[in-house]
Amino acid sequence: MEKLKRAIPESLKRMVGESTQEDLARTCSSLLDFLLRFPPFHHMVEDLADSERAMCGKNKEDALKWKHKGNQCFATGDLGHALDSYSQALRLAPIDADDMDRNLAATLYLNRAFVLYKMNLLTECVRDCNHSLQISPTYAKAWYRRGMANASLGIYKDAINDLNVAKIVEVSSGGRSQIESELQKLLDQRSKTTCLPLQPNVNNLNILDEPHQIKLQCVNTSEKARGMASTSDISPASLVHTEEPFAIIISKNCRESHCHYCLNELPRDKVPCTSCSIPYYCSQKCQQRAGGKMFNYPKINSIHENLTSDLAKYVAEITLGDDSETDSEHIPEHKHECKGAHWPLVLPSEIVLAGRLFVKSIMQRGSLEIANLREILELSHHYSQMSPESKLELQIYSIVLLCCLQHSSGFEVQLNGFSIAQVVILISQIRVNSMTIVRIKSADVHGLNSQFKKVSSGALTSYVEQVKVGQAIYRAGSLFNHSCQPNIHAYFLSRTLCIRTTEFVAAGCPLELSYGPQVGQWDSKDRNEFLEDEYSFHCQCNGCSKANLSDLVLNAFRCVKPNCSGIVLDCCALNCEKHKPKKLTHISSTSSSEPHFQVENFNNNNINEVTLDAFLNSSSLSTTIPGFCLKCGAYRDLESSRAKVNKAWKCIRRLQDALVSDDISSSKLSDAARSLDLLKSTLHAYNRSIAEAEDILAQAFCLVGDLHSARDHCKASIEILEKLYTRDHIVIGHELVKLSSMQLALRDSTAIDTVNRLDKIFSCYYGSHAKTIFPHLQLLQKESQKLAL
Ligand SMILES: C[S@@+](CC[C@H](N)C(=O)[O-])C[C@H]1O[C@@H](n2cnc3c(N)ncnc32)[C@H](O)[C@@H]1O
Repeated sequence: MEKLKRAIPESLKRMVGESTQEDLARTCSSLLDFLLRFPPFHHMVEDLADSERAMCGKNKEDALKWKHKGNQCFATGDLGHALDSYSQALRLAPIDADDMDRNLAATLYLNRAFVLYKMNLLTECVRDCNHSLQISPTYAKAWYRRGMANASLGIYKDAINDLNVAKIVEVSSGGRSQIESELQKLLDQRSKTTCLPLQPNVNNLNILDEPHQIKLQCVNTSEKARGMASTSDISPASLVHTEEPFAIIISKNCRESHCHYCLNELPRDKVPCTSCSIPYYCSQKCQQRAGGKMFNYPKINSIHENLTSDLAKYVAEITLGDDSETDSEHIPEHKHECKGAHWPLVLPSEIVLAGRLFVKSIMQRGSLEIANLREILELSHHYSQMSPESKLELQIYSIVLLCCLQHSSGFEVQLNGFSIAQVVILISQIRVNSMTIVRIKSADVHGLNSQFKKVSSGALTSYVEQVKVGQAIYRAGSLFNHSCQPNIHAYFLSRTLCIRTTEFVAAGCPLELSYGPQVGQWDSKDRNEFLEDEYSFHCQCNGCSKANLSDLVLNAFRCVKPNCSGIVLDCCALNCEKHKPKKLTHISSTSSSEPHFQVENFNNNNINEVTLDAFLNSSSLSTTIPGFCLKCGAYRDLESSRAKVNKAWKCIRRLQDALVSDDISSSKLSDAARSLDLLKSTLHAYNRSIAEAEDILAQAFCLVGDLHSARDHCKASIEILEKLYTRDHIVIGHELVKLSSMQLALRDSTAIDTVNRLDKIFSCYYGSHAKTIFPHLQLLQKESQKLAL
């Protein structure tokens, strides 16, 4: 990419850098002309897209090497590596070529099934046997293994059926007599035991169990263009919107750990794509939804002749796979990518996502003619405002993507100025409209060690972390505007977007979510820099246009007078407030139909605690000088105060580093505790950095086993965050997870209230999905109930 960029003549670069949406087709056409005459460009495209050089196709030799490695690991009892090696072999094994290839894939599935059986992962073992049998329905060993796994699961009826089929398809008499004896044992066992049902597959659960009849409408606003608003009053925690993605892509860092279709964590019996070596799926259903039905099931007539009609039906159910979910409307999003070329692996995720959007838009229209994609998708973009470098990069990537699609998509893709301009607009739309799909990762009893380690008392603490697993375009979801003080919350169940209100929303009010930064987390300057960099807009939300307590105190110093609760702002913080278009004096005229009414009320009452109203009056603000208390006017020397804060933070960072390297000493702890006191004597009591320092100390005390001190620091941190956010904000919920686990470990009965409180917060943000999204909640509830007894 850098080489291509460097080779482009300055005049062309300038032309591309200055391009707007209107002249995009012309500039793209000029860039294409240049690149087509530049040999390294052709080399790059061939390398990425040529099926002759494909590096992500199936490769039998490599599959055999991994199989051999799997066998060796299995022989030495290293089941974990045996499992991984067989999975890698399956990823590379051709499946649909000739019988020998089929045999290899069927054997690999069976080998992996045996490892799973040894690991007591019986349901996974049965599923791998199913895969093996779908490829090779007369594979006696696979029927036998399936029977043994079903027997261990207590599903005797299936186990007996499996062994009966195994007996019929087994060719050796020795094998048959072994099956006979197992069958006899099973028949005896069945008479003594009742059957257990199979565990339901998580993907089959009806995840949207809540009705939501709330009607939303798309409204036009002067400052934010289109947006979503409610047509009636909506109570807190209401599910207001659910939607499947128009296009989706997994994050690069999750390719080995999460299903490339539903983005849930991969099970141990992950399923590879049948045509290329890139994706893994959690189930055959996800594989088929992503790649289409790419595998021709073998005919099984030969064994049917020897089976009773009931057994023949049983065999057909298992060996014909499950195609029921792939409806005709569904367009498999991975299909055009799996010709073995490695561009889907190498190009940035958003470019591959643009390829998916492009192919789907064309296929939905059923025409090869490239229409105006901006109009088809109806998504906003900010191409014209992008930097010249971004525009150049976008145009080059669009040309590369179209060249790759020409090789892979299976239909003729036009390559000209107009088609490239369409892709440029698509990528620009993705930048503004795509949502990051996250999963909550919470520590359970087994996962705790990585973050806080087991403390000497044997107690464990918990934490919550968000993992970015993918990026997607939701067409209606894209109409929700951003607010730094949002009133709705978005989360994901598999690929489904769910949006829920987090507070009461009056009829007609805009419903706005946070694209990232929120009031309480960053100051308005940092929030706006983020939004401009990532989404190319200057935020017009209430948090950024009106005074609020959080923005005032977040980075503030304390007043030098011991009894004054006023704030002292530096030049930067003061400028942020000066640039807010509506000052405190205007807030009193806020009508109740304005969004976030309650949040403002809450904050405004508290603003009086730290400043005089007069200071936020526009004329007083313009004359306010940094360093003076906004309540009593006392002066603080900001230069020496900053030096003190920096010194204190050096010490606290040393403790933070020691947390990572597990090298906490009592001197580092006491130095950090003294530094925290210094911060408290210099910074305002609600300054966010005190909360951060308290949290670091809480983690450190936890690690050394002093849970009493850990709990006190954790509480102190939460008290500050409650001032910066609201008391029932999800951020407070995450902190309460930590606090409650410390209280539980101390057998402190206040844990019951803490767990109740965090349950209330999670229920508001996730409704009935709270326990699915955050299973750790149940564990905390169980522990707190024990304490109540
Ligand atoms: C995902 S779209 C939302 C829908 C968009 N308003 C539309 O008309 O299509 C994001 C774009 O909406 C606008 N927008 C969203 N929230 C905004 C805010 N708080 N302030 C200003 N513009 C905003 C910006 O132009 C942003 O790039």
